Amino acid sequence: MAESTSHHELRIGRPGVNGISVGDTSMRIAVPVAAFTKSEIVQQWQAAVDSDADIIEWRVDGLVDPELETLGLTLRDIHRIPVLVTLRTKREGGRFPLREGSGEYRRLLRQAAHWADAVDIEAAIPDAPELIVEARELGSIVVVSQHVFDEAVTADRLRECVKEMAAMGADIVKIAWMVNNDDEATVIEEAQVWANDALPIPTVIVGMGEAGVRTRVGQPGTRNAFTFAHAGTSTAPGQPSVDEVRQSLTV
Ligand SMILES: O=C1C[C@@](O)(C(=O)O)C[C@@H](O)[C@@H]1O
Repeated sequence: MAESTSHHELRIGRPGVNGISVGDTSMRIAVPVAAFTKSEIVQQWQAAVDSDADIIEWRVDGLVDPELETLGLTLRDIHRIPVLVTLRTKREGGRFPLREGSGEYRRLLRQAAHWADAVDIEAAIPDAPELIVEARELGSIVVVSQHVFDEAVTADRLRECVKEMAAMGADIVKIAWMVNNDDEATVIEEAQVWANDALPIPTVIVGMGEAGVRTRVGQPGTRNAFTFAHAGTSTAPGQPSVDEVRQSLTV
């Protein structure tokens, strides 16, 4: 497999405060916090910090919103790790019940983009293009995401999806595709190598499920801009622990 050489460095967070770069040759680790009560959120955040996370992914689906901003700002100020806010919808494996036309997804994401270092916007949301522009104008990095659970992966289809998501104005493209065997995992890895060379932005292309674990660790040449790894609370099938990813990076 060809090694990827290109760099698409992008900064997340504020320099000297909580800023880091992604898309260079290192693979960053995003650790999800996906809890429902304030005390659990604080605990999971601390576990992510203790694991030496590069990015905290705060999964806010399933939470009531009024307190979000204050809590997120406080935890970011204390721990100084950049925060990616994700409102994962039910149809993409999360808990947010998207009601078409309600404007609720857009409202919550816009609110998050005021303070978060990065926000995740699902490519399949009808007003995703407008929301991407708004979130960037508010100063947030935009991760355009997609999860595919029930379609067999092919190289052509995967590349097409990644290109479409990049064309929506993403700062980073992230796609997670359910894979069932080694051949499908190879399609994912080859797409990551292709994207590292062919696209001008950082990308995260990973397989879900047990067969996808190898697409999430640090094999030379196929590295994602960042990978998702848990510090106790996994948010996707086949998501490795932070320790597993770190070990793979030292090999
Ligand atoms: O989009 C993603 C990727 C992910 O689903 C994974 O496959 O590890 C984990 C989610 O928390 C995150 O929002």
